[in-house]
Amino acid sequence: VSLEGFELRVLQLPLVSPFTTSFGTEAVREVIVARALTADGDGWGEIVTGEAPLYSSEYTQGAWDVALRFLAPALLERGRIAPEQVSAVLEPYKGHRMVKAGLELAVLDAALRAEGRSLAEYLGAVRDRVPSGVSVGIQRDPEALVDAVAGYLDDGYVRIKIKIKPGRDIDDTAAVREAFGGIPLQVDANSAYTLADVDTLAALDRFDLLLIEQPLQEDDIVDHAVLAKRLRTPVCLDESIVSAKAATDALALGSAAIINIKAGRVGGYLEALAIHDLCVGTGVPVWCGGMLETGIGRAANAALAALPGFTLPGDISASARFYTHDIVTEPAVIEDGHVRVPTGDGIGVEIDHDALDAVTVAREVVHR
Ligand SMILES: O=C(O)CCC(=O)N[C@@H](C(=O)O)c1ccccc1
Repeated sequence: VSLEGFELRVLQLPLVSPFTTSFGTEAVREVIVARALTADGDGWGEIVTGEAPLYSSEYTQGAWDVALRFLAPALLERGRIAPEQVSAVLEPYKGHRMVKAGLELAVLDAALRAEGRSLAEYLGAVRDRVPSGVSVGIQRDPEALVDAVAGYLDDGYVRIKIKIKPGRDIDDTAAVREAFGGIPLQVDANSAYTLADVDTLAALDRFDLLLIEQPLQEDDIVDHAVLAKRLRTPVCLDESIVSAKAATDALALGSAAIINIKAGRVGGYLEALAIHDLCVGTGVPVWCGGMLETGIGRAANAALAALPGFTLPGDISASARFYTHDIVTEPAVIEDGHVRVPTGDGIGVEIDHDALDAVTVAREVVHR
């Protein structure tokens, strides 16, 4: 595509209910939407940072700064660029993978819309709908957690993921198992434990979980390999897997038996595809993680989750799980436990410009 500019917007979307993880509680999702302005038409991407650097080192204000001052100008300087060249152009700038992912998706969306191709077809999707798992935040107490899980099971979610942290792990998991029997269940610690907690983590083995996600430090691979040998439950990594190289290292060391792939965390959907291909080659199951995306990222995640190696349900919930209003004209819905893979050109969803304006708290346009 021939790049003419980028429009960046900071959005603030109120959550339908506060979302508590081991690193804090969010009531409003602050996210950046990127629009690629090209001679061939617009493309849309999403920069999935949070307001504070609590999930990883990236955060919205930093993303805004690095996008406007370095990354967008680097791409605009190129002018004519293929989506597959974006990561190489941005490589000299270290880190900021969520920003790179959002800009790359905007360029990719513009190119695919211009070609009349869907992202699903471009990535190699083999399904037209994907099973929908849901991520449940830490609740007031185990009884409240059981109530929340009951609601999501009624909605039709085929897999439950509960957030855990020290002191809110065994009793919560036991309560869910006691209330709902053998439903597909996994836990996500978001790096809240250390190797000193191995006995607590091993006590989760009795619950027959699908996996335990990112129990240890967000940038660790070695300790997870030590821990994996002490647990029966498969260890899944999220935060630690920031690239295809990190995935290769983790698999080489035995740090992960399963990988949660998030395009934002690894720098884009093309890097996500590379990790998928690497895992398929070595027989490692992957699933698509979520970052409370708006309809833009949610549509792209559905396309990614439709690839053959995504054999476990992802965190691809209906838009209504988090938001009362989405910024696309057709928010993702759960139908018979699944979310449809968009078939339209590019990411296959259209922007609801009034809804977008209503939640926009900052806007900048950079031109060539
Ligand atoms: O379904 C979703 O989009 C949310 C899935 C989810 O739990 N995301 C978690 C995570 O650690 O994976 C999260 C990331 C960043 C911020 C908050 C929560």
